[in-house]
Amino acid sequence: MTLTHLSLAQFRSWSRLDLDLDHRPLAIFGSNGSGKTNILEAVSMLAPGRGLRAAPAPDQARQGRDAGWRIRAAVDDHAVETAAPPGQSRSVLIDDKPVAQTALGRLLRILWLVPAMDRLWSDPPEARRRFLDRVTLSLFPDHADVALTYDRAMRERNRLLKDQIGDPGWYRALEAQMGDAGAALTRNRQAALTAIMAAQDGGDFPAATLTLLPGEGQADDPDPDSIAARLAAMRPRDLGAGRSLTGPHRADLGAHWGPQDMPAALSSTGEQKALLLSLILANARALSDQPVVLLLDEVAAHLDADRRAALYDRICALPAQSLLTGTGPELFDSFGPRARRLAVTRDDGVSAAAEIAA
Ligand SMILES: Nc1ncnc2c1ncn2[C@@H]1O[C@H](COP(=O)(O)OP(=O)(O)OP(=O)(O)O)[C@@H](O)[C@H]1O
Repeated sequence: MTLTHLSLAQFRSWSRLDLDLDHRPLAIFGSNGSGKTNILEAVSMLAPGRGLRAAPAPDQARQGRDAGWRIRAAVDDHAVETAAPPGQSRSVLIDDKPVAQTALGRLLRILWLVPAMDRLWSDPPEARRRFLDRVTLSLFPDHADVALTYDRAMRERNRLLKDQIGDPGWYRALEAQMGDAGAALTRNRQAALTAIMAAQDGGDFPAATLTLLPGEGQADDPDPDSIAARLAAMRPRDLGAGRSLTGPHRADLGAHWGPQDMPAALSSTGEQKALLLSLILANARALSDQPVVLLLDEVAAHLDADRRAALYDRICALPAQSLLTGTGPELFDSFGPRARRLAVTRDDGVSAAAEIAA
């Protein structure tokens, strides 16, 4: 499947945008604040979740309008629409039928790399866990449902803990649910890391070893009964804390690479970026039989000309559609005619786009 058309209405700095897409990479360039990343964010809303900025829906509506926003897309012969009218949460329609957001994950696999992820390896574990779950979701679309089931049971257990309800009978069913869903969550995450490691090509970056770290919560255990048993054993401590302190929701992602098995967090800033880029490309490669859209925000600016050329070669070899941003067209020169160029400008606060010849 291919994302063949994108249409935006009142989305961030865009009043309207109509964009045809094909298999060629799309290099989007323009000044700071012109609205390039807003296009990538709109594409990321074609995946379940809150998109690459994790923004609340009202923030995405063009300011000064009370209209809410709407994104329409054509994915082969499917019509996809997602919209958030004022004061309402986001809705999703596929072929005019309302569907759960999770249905989006079965249509396109959307991967992204944005500057906010530059410090991923030294950020708190939540950021890596979100990244891990996005990667996992791209490979296993049922991961969203499993995560939701786990989350619901955990919230309910946390509510009991917060209300200091001590009766074990109230907890057992929830802990069994957390055990079942948590084990599936962990198995998915482990399988995703194995798939990504196998798909690394050693291009610009030595292959990394990725590990699911247990964290404080022993969050690498794929056995339902032992997760539930540990939750039961930890109940007195959890009652003291008023929340669940153990389980897959405490997992962390570790990465080591190179001859000295260097932890990613100790690598240089450039190495950390290269590692992430290499993992995103591996993620796309691991999905080679799926329709992948790769969003790379301001990746080119950090690379020297040779690395940029090598990256573009690898992007062109991927079985994926790619959208990239950068401030100037020269950043994309080494694509030559292989990529389309879209110039983005902004007048009176409203973004506009024009395709230019390569
Ligand atoms: N809800 C909104 N309504 C109108 N404009 C918005 C909204 N949200 C963000 N913007 C504007 O969009 C601009 C940012 O757009 P975007 O992040 O796409 O820029 P960019 O071209 O990627 O810039 P840079 O090169 O600096 O990353 C900002 O000027 C911001 O004020």
